[in-house]
Amino acid sequence: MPSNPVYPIVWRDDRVLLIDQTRLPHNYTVVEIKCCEDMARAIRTMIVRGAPAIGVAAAYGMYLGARDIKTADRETFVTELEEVAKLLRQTRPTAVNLFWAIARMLKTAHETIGSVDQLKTALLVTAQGIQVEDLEICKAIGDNGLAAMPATPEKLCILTYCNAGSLATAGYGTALGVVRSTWREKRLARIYACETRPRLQGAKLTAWECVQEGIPVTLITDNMAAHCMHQGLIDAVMVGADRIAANGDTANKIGTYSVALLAKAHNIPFFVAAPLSTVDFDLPTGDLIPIEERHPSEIYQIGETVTCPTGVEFYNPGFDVTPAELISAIITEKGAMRPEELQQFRVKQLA
Ligand SMILES: CSC[C@H]1O[C@H](OP(=O)(O)O)[C@H](O)[C@@H]1O
Repeated sequence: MPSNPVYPIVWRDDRVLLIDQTRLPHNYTVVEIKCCEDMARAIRTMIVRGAPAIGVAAAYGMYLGARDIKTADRETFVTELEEVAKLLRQTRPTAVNLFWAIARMLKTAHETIGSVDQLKTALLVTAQGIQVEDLEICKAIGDNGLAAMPATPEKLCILTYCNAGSLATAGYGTALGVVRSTWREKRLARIYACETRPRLQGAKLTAWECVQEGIPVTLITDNMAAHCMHQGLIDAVMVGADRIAANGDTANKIGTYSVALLAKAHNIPFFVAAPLSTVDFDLPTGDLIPIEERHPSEIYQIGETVTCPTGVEFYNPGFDVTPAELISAIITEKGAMRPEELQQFRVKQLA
């Protein structure tokens, strides 16, 4: 079983160890990743998932691919590294962290002076740096989110959606990072975790993380969220993000938009927790965010059971976009801010 806290990605003895998230919560298994092809497969099949975690995994995937490039010629090396980048870019389209991490690794390759071996060393250092940075950013997001929580006399009940926890990051989590900081400061009563159909990351991953750490968690089906809000059970909603457009429109797991509309209707604060690296300043609005289409079997297959007759068609978008006007605040490592305040942090994106 895992150490506490949980780290989904570990660099050890010259290979990457990943918690296989497709087997949680009942089987805790670790897979070894020794080449970029295996890392690409791990991202595509969601052995590792969650925007920041995908970025860290892709960074290590770039290093593993670089390590296998045989040439000593620098120009040939960089050309072949671009092929590694292309393989990793094709894994999943929505989380901007994937593209940002790949771009950052390529920047290291272009800017490092020295032999091919020295480039390879610099690439490993960059990947490890991205991982360490993300963990520190998540802890800052957690504490900034705590500060942004409603100042109720009672302990808070927070509704979460999907999994934006340690498993989705280098550790600690973004939305669940806020939950952890609130729990640490004894400001949290419990979370209400939406199971998050169809992949059930809330039921399988968020609930698992909370049980591991003794954080009280009530699991609900997604269609119970409105009722819980109407019953006065929810003080705040906290979700993660896969890509935030320059105006604050936010792509997150399918169903997040619905929860945001419900929160608005019940006058409950709706927070997005994400690192600034998740903001894509090159996209002015959220309707331009690429939305991943996933296999229909996620809809019709539950365990061994097929839930519908043959002859139906399916639509399985993995994400939806919550308009900025439904978001109370975006909680970043630089603090909690209104969506329109993101512009002050506009940097030339690497992705
Ligand atoms: C900390 S961002 C987590 C974010 O990523 C998840 O998507 P997936 O599990 O498909 O990678 C989900 O949208 C989470 O909110």
